[in-house]
Amino acid sequence: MNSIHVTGLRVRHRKTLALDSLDLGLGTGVHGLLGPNGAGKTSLIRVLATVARPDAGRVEILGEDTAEHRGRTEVRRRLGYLPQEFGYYPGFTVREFVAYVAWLKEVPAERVPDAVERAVTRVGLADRADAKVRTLSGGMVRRVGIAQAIVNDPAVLLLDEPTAGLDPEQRVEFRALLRELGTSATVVVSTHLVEDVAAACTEVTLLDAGRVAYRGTPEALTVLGEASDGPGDHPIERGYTAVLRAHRAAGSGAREAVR
Ligand SMILES: Nc1ncnc2c1ncn2[C@@H]1O[C@H](COP(=O)(O)OP(=O)(O)OP(=O)(O)O)[C@@H](O)[C@H]1O
Repeated sequence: MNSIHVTGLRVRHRKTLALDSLDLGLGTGVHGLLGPNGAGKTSLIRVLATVARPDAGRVEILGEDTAEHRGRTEVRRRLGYLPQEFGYYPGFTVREFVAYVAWLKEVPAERVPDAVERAVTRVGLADRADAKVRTLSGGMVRRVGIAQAIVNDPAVLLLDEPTAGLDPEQRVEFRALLRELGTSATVVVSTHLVEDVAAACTEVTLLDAGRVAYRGTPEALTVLGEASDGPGDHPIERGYTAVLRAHRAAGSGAREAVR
């Protein structure tokens, strides 16, 4: 059964239709969410994280209807979320901040120290656990963001551009962590880096102008790229541009202006 089940999802920001009648089912694994700037990736992740309400459609997560208060409360406890712009308390230490999020997620008090230790270690910050977040580099703060997202061992993990700001070595380690998390959880990762998708994702969903332009495995996208002479330095990049162009040529990429 899919942990995430979206039907007829519509999200509007003033005159822009950010998501247009979107249907999507996602199960265990790592799902890469790709698409150009403004495609609707953040809008989708925010709705899945229950921080934004859709204008229409149904969003079911872990069998709960997120339109209902009770459903949202239940889902939030079992969800991990790293927003694109993640707010933190600069005066907290890494350990304090991650523990605070564990408390928000209602992790039982006796389990919090171990859960925090494990999350911080998994993102490679064990030696900085007692440093104040304000003293960390941008990439390290991003890793604190990933630690807070996984501290409750979420069944659904939503990461909005988690690799932005990570150095190459950290990115490689993070992809390994993603693969491990995806063996038991439904992980959705938005990224602009097709290398992330090729290395860590079991499935790709490519959004364009609020619609699904492509769904398939990274391998299938690579095969499409190998057959394409479009722009891109790697086959999967060529696959990405080939799919986008085909979607736009089919006329389904035009975003409707709402009057
Ligand atoms: N708060 C807002 N007010 C008005 N328009 C918005 C707002 N948030 C998003 N939009 C518009 O909705 C559309 C989808 O934006 P969204 O941020 O979901 O895309 P994205 O795929 O995450 O883009 P990016 O790759 O740049 O992060 C865009 O046209 C954007 O300009």
